[in-house]
Amino acid sequence: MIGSNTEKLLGTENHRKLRDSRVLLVGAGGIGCELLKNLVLMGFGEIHVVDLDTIDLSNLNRQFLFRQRDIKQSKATTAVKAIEHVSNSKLVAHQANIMDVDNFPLRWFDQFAIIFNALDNLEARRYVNQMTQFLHKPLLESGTAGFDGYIQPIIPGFTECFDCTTKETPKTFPVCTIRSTPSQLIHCIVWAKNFLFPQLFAPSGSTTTEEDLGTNNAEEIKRIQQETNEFHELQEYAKAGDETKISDIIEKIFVHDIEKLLKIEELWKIREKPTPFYNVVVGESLNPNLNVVWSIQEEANAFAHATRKLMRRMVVEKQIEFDKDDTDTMEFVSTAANIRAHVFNLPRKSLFDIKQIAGNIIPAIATTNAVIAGLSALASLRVLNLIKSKSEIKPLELNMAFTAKASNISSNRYLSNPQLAPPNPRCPVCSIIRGVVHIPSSALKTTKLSDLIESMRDKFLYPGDISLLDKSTQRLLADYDFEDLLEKTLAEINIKYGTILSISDERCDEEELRSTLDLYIDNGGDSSNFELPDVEVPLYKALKAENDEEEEEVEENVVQQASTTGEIIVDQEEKSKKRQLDDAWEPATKMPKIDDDSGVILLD
Ligand SMILES: Nc1ncnc2c1ncn2[C@@H]1O[C@H](COP(=O)(O)OP(=O)(O)OP(=O)(O)O)[C@@H](O)[C@H]1O
Ligand SMILES: [Zn+2]
Repeated sequence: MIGSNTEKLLGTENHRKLRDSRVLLVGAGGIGCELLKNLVLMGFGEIHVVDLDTIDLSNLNRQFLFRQRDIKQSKATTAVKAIEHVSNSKLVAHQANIMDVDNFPLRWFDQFAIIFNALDNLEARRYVNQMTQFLHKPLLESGTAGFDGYIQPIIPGFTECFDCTTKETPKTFPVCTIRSTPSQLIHCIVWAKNFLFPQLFAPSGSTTTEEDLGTNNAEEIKRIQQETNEFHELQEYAKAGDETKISDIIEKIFVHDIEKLLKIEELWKIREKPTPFYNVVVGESLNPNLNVVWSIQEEANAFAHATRKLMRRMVVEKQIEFDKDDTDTMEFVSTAANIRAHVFNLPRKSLFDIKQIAGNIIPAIATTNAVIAGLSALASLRVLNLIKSKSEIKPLELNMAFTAKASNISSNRYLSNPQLAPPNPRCPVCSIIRGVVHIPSSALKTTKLSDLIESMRDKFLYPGDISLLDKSTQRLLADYDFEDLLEKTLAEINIKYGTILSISDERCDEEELRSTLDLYIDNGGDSSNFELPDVEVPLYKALKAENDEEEEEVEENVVQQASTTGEIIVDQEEKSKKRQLDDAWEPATKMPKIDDDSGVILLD
């Protein structure tokens, strides 16, 4: 019987708590399928699964809850159906984006004892992290990439949050490197995938503004813009499916455009000059082996072949998106990149290798997902204090885990599991004081922005000089010289449920400033008005530094002082702010209860 072993391991009392707990799993992909199976086997009372996506053929090798017949079906629903018949847990599937506030307002998250992230992108991870910070809800963050993986329990207010450390974002290149002076094959691949392909086959594609170009060379800027304009003609050929123009396309992009580039002498003073791809005669022979580097003639043949097929499709489809698994688009991008690499005297690669790069493919390893999902499930028992005969575990006694390869800290250990660190006092997310504004929908239509600001001033003791930002859209709503919106109602300026407002003290010459406060706008409150949260917004010492060096020194002093006074000094956008940890601490209204002093999580 599922769960009966867990009872022996946890003891009757803890097992009952586990059975009474409702948990949320976000993502039913590689880690999510494994984790759902684990959570069901452990016997959590109720498990909600959220995933926005449908099942793809390529998921089947590692997402064991899915079968061929499930392709195109909802991941969340299918995962639940696949395991329902062996489950003692109540399972609820949601096919939706976790960031959709209409489906999942902040208070919806509050029903869960713990939230498991099994996601694959920074945006959604950051979003859930933020929601758990508002609610002081434990979060079990996890991720894998190839053989690497990690789990990180996050106990808001007590341990580092997801954003306490900076995360690597996808690499970008200056436009001029991509459009004029590639020096690596990757630049040619980006050009083929992000510029050439959309120019020809997705005509609503990008336009380039001067600021994005990454160059001041007027001649080069003019050439790049002219080149973009000339592509409109080629687009027309593509749209009309005019196959007789394929040699003109080759001539334009690999000969004429290169000749124009060569005329900008400035560019070639420190670089090797490209050689236009003259006298190309396209033939029929194609190399079927995708794992070898083709001859340049084979590349040209395959480029013409792929272009022909895409042109035929354009007549029907009108617009084609690049997809690494769409053979025609992949062959086009790979051959275009390799011919450009040949022109710029750069080493070429096989179509298979270029597919890995163009599709950002890091192979997903089922075993890594299983290890990480197992650790995530185990860690949740420690986070929720359900381990038998263990004294209560405080947040900073909990462990994270990551593969040594990911961390580079040890060459002969696969897994490291250090204890969690306290919140980073400079974290842009968890160092901010937060609260929830409850407002009935009728009041959104009648409350003026000035009313809300006035109430915030009264309640949180902000001065006259403040700025108010809509964090969800990065809009400035009000500050000392922007008052245009004050007389508008909240609905008129598009403040709605799920909007996060951020109010800051903007006084210049004060020694002490009021901390920044983030407010989540949520449904509720009495029938006619809004209710501001009962949070205390402390003052912090405004530190002025003459130069960076001095600022560093001042901050160091303050952080040291913090450890003796129990205050945390945070640096937000070059200002230092202080707060009492407990001021920001509001225990969740439902389970789990977290002991205010120790942060220990106690299930009822
Ligand atoms: N905002 C979101 N809301 C709900 N689910 C999300 C959101 N963002 C990502 N997901 C889901 O998280 C899961 C992550 O799983 P995984 O990393 O295995 O990705 P995958 O899309 O299944 O596989 P691959 O990307 O390797 O093809 C996916 O199923 C994805 O649909
Ligand atoms: Zn943080």
